[in-house]
Amino acid sequence: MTSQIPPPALPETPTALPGFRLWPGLLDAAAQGELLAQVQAGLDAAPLYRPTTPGGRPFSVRMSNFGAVGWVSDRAGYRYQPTHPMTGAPWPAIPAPLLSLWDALTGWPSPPDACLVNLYQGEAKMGLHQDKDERDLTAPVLSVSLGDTAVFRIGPAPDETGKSGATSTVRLASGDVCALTGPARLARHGIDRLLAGSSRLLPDGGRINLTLRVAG
Ligand SMILES: O=C(O)CCC(=O)C(=O)O
Ligand SMILES: [Fe+2]
Repeated sequence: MTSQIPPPALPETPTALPGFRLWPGLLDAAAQGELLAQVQAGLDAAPLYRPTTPGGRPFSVRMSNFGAVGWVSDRAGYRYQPTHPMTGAPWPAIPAPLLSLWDALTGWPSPPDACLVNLYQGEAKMGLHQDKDERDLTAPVLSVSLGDTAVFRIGPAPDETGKSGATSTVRLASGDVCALTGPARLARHGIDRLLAGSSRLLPDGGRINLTLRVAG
């Protein structure tokens, strides 16, 4: 009989919001560098671009996607689509290390089919919102941070009366991973700002966030 060696514990940190899961420093420097190289190769094929809101305002964040479908926004609204809006080409494949992370951390029975890539530089931020353009809003959302630390704001999903609770902030540093699951799947969240110069991972500074979702 072989003895069962338990897998090494993942450094999950408890949070105040049930369903908001956080693994600070999950990716070490080598894993961050390897993932960044794969992300950069994908971005060569699917260049970052600046989308506009349905109201016509440009995002401060630049975006691209990997996977069967990608999240896009323009005058026609928010949606997932199989091609890059500027090049018309299919999105590149989701990097393998991200698929492994999804399996190890979420235990969700199907893989993500969408990976949004957000690049924050300078004053870029993202307003409070809910992720709700996916077909199955019970599938988790898994998010990986690379580069400068971000001030991530999060609060509970609005209740049945539409009232939303207080938000608080968490710093997301390079290599941190977090997830919106269960009761926090529809949590309101956004990025207040970056702590500029807090990481030297990205050659031009700033922060890349990779968000894995089951969209379709
Ligand atoms: O950059 C982040 O950490 C959050 C991004 C986000 O919430 C989104 O793209 O929906
Ligand atoms: Fe989001």
